[in-house]
Amino acid sequence: MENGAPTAKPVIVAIDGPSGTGKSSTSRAVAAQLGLSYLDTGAQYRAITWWMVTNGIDLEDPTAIAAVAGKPEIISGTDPAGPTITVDGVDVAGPIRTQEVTSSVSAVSAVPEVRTRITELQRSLAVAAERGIVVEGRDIGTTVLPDADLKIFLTASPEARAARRSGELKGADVNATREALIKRDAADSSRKTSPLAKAGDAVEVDTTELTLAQVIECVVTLVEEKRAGK
Ligand SMILES: Nc1ncnc2c1ncn2[C@@H]1O[C@H](COP(=O)(O)OP(=O)(O)OP(=O)(O)O)[C@@H](O)[C@H]1O
Ligand SMILES: Nc1ccn([C@@H]2O[C@H](COP(=O)(O)O)[C@@H](O)[C@H]2O)c(=O)n1
Repeated sequence: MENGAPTAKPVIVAIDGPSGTGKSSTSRAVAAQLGLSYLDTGAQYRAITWWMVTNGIDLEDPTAIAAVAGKPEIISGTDPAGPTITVDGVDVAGPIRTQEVTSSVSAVSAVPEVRTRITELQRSLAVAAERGIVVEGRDIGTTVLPDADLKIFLTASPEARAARRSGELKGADVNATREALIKRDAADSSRKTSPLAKAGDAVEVDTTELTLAQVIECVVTLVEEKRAGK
């Protein structure tokens, strides 16, 4: 208690799901609306992948990746109004979205030493979030924050996800985008350490037929209900 007023307990929200289901857009908007911090964990895996690519590490050699997993300093800014990501002081928000990083990230994120390193960063950011945080990724509800107050698992058909992504990547072929999404999901779901999976106690939301605004509203309501103890 401060000045006699009860201090709200920080709320931890974990949002997981396959690529293109709307995790980032939803999480960022929910965090902004509720005054919480926001963490895009995919950006962290992309950042370490960018560093591996930039430093010429052989991405087909998990031992080589593991040996240098502790080297880059990755810093994530968690303000939903302007999330940031740097590697060794370099702003990599743009470079981590290139096709080269997207097609390499699953190989890097499958290496246990990489996951241990990034998971530690994620947990420390979650603990530091005074009002609470929305953390989105693939293994947040199952591994990173298994005691989260609320766990959401977003899904959508491959067709809807490919159409959304193709809309973003102007002129991209929808079928090729769909195949690339399916391939990345398969790699992320089948790795040994912390695969993409729905936590047993997660609420599944199929976003195929929902607008982004409807998904945001649904998640905000779930968080508010949780806070109210419903
Ligand atoms: N319900 C929705 N309806 C229509 N478009 C949506 C919906 N949700 C998200 N989008 C759009 O789909 C695209 C992908 O969304 P977003 O980046 O949030 O997905 P993601 O799950 O975080 O993907 P990834 O895991 O690949 O980073 C964005 O352009 C976003 O605006
Ligand atoms: N918790 C997580 C989050 C992401 N990954 C890996 O990063 C890739 C990129 O994620 P995006 O959300 O930015 O598309 C993803 O394909 C995973 O390989 C992860 O392993 N765990």
